[in-house]
Amino acid sequence: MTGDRKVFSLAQVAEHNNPKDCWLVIDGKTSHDLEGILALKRLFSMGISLATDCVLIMHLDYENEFVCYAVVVQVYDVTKFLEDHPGGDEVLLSATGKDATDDFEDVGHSTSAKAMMDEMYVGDIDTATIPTKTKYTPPNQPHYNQDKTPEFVVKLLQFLVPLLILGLAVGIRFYTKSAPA
Ligand code: HEM
Repeated sequence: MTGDRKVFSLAQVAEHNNPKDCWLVIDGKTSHDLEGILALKRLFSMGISLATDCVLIMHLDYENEFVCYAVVVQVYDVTKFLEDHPGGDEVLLSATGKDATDDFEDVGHSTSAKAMMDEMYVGDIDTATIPTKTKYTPPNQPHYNQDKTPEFVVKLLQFLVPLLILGLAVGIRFYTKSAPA
C-alpha cells in the first residue's frame, strides 16, 4: 500500500480545476486493509515518517470487531462525479485548489457519500504545501462609541424640553393672571 502512494503538492492539485479535470483535497477517514495499516504502523514505530500527515486509529467497535483506519489528507478526482453530484458541479469546482475539508464537512455528508470517495481517491497531499489556517482576531481596541454625541444631546433634550414646556406654561399662567381683565 505504501509503495504506490502518490503524494501531490497543493499547487499540483490546483492545476486540476476545471469541468474536464477536477480534483479536490479533503481530509477524511479512510479504512485501509489491515495489512496496509500495520505496514504503516511499523514504519511509524521505526521512526520513519511519511510525507503526508497520517494518524492511525485502531480500536474495538461495539461488536468487539477490530477496526483500524488512517486519517490522511487526500486527493480525489471528482471529474466523473461532477454531473451526478447532488450538490451540483459548481460547488465542487469552487472547492478546487484548497483544502476543501471544511466545505465538505459543513454540508454534513452522509456515510454513503464518504464511502463513494474511495473510488475517487488518487493520492495524498503533502500537507506542508497547504497554508496553515489562521483565524483573524481583531486587535484589542478601546470601545469607541461613534454615536456618543447625538446620544448625549438626545438625553439633554429629553430633560430640557419638559422643563421648557413647564416654564412656558407657568409663565403664560402668571402673565394671564397678572394682566388686567
Ligand atoms: C468527493 C467529494 C464529494 C462527494 C463524494 C460528495 C457526495 C455527495 C452526496 C452523495 C450528496 C447527497 C447527500 C449525502 O448523501 O450526503 C452530496 C450533497 C451535497 N454536497 Fe457533496 N460530495 C463531495 C464533495 C462536496 C464538496 C467539497 C462540497 C462543498 C464545497 C459539497 C457540497 C454538497 C452540497 C451543497 C450538497 C447538497 C446538500 C443538500 O442539498 O442537502 N460536496 N454530496
